[in-house]
Amino acid sequence: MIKLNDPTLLRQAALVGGQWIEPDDTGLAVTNPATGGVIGHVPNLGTDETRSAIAAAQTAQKAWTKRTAKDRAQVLRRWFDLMMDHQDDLGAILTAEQGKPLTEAKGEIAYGASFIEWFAEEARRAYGDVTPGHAPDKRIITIKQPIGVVAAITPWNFPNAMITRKAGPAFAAGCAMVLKPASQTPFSAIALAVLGERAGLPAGLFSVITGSARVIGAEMTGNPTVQKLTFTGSTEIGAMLYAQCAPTIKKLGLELGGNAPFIVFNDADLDAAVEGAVIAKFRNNGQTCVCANRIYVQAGVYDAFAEKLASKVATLPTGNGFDEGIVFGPLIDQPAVDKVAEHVSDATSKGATVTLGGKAHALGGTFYEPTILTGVTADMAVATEETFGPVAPLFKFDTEAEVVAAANDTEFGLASYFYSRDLARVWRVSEALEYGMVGINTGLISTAEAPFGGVKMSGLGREGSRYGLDDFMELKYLCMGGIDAAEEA
Ligand SMILES: NC(=O)C1=CN([C@@H]2O[C@H](COP(=O)(O)OP(=O)(O)OC[C@H]3O[C@@H](n4cnc5c(N)ncnc54)[C@H](O)[C@@H]3O)[C@@H](O)[C@H]2O)C=CC1
Ligand SMILES: O=C(O)[C@H](O)CS(=O)(=O)O
Repeated sequence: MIKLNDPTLLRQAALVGGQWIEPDDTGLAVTNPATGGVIGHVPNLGTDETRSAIAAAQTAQKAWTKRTAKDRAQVLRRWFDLMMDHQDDLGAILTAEQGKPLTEAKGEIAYGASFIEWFAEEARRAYGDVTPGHAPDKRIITIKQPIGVVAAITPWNFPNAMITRKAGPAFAAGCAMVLKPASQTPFSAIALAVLGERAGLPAGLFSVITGSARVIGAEMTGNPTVQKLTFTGSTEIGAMLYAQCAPTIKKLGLELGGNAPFIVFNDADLDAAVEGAVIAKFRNNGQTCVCANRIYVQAGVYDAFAEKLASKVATLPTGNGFDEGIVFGPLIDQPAVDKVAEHVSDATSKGATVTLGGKAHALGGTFYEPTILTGVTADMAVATEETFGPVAPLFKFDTEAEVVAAANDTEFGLASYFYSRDLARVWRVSEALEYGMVGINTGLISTAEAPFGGVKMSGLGREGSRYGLDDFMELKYLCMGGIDAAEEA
């Protein structure tokens, strides 16, 4: 059992149109990936409940959008305050169902809450325009209005932040949201809904539906009342949902897979590059879409970088996320372990060398040793497939042109990173990399203030930043005519 200061935050129920529904004997078990133990159960809901939540969202949204932006901002601010007041409990729930170390989980709660804080502020800045007209009797006005009912589908790797990164701008804009969280991590989403009610989110504005992803997703993508689908997850599922939304011409927000290059030039600060590589590669045990999936090191510093990286990672312990000082928790499930093992096996069979780790951890279960591979080449699976685990493959390169071409040789375009202290090179490489985001001399780029998102097969739209609100709003053009000169009395 998870030790919580406020046990009511671990609610074994889904929220459907303002009504809490508890699981019956068809309920779905939620397990702790570190121990395999059952944390609790959630109801196995489907089409009827999803349809009901969407109808309730439509009703709630009409009233919500009539409230002032300041009023909506104040509710969001209260939600942010409650999240931070309960950071320890929300972190404990997250570690229990996702596995990441408690310190990292609490960090995600603060990161997730920052999107609610940011969009509480942005809510009051959805400015329109008055444009100088094209005719004396005309006036051109542009206003912004909320899209309406939004459906959201989110992944297990950031069970709090991937929800608030959508809910924040949606509610700030005046929208309503029906959410299907990942089946592995529903309790973080439910805890957010519990606090949302306490903050003053009106009944029906925010629903959390648990159950069959395919069935719930089919209703979300097919129901014409849903005006936008926002999805974070794999490119494969994202593309399928995109197609399912086509018949009802929904707006789409897609945060999909990545294959981030991490480039270290000869002129880099090597210690800084090692620190950045540890964060960019191993945050969340490598289970993030912006993780460094390919590490390219210029020949002049390759051996020194490889040695420094291995020395640093070797000091970082693996274990249960609730234990003191743990840096690497378990992977989410056995298929995730199998994919990591397959990538290591494929690389070594083609000539790569394991300089650290390289096998399942002695702890068993879904624990895997943090792994560093050297002598990696472009024909290996790690070069083209997203590993989504603690494997750092080191490629050697000679020239800038060569590494930029290699870095761009992927269908993905989410995050990228490079270390250089040559100003001209920083500009050249930043402009040449075909990605939505570029980390320059840093391995950690994610923040509410910045536009998060990718190009190519990594998705559509941006989340966070001053641009994030527009993804949940529609522009309306008002053409005011007949404003002729007043007739003389
Ligand atoms: N760009 C980004 O911000 C992120 C991308 N990802 C990507 O997602 C993958 C790992 O995360 P997963 O959760 O395993 O991805 P996933 O795509 O399998 O699942 C994501 C969500 O989609 C749901 N889902 C699965 N099949 C569905 C269907 N047929 N209809 C409706 N919903 C369905 C799942 O239940 C979950 O809630 C990796 O490729 C990773 O790169 C993950 C997190 C963030
Ligand atoms: O789900 C993910 O991988 C997140 O988008 C990564 S981040 O926003 O925490 O960097």
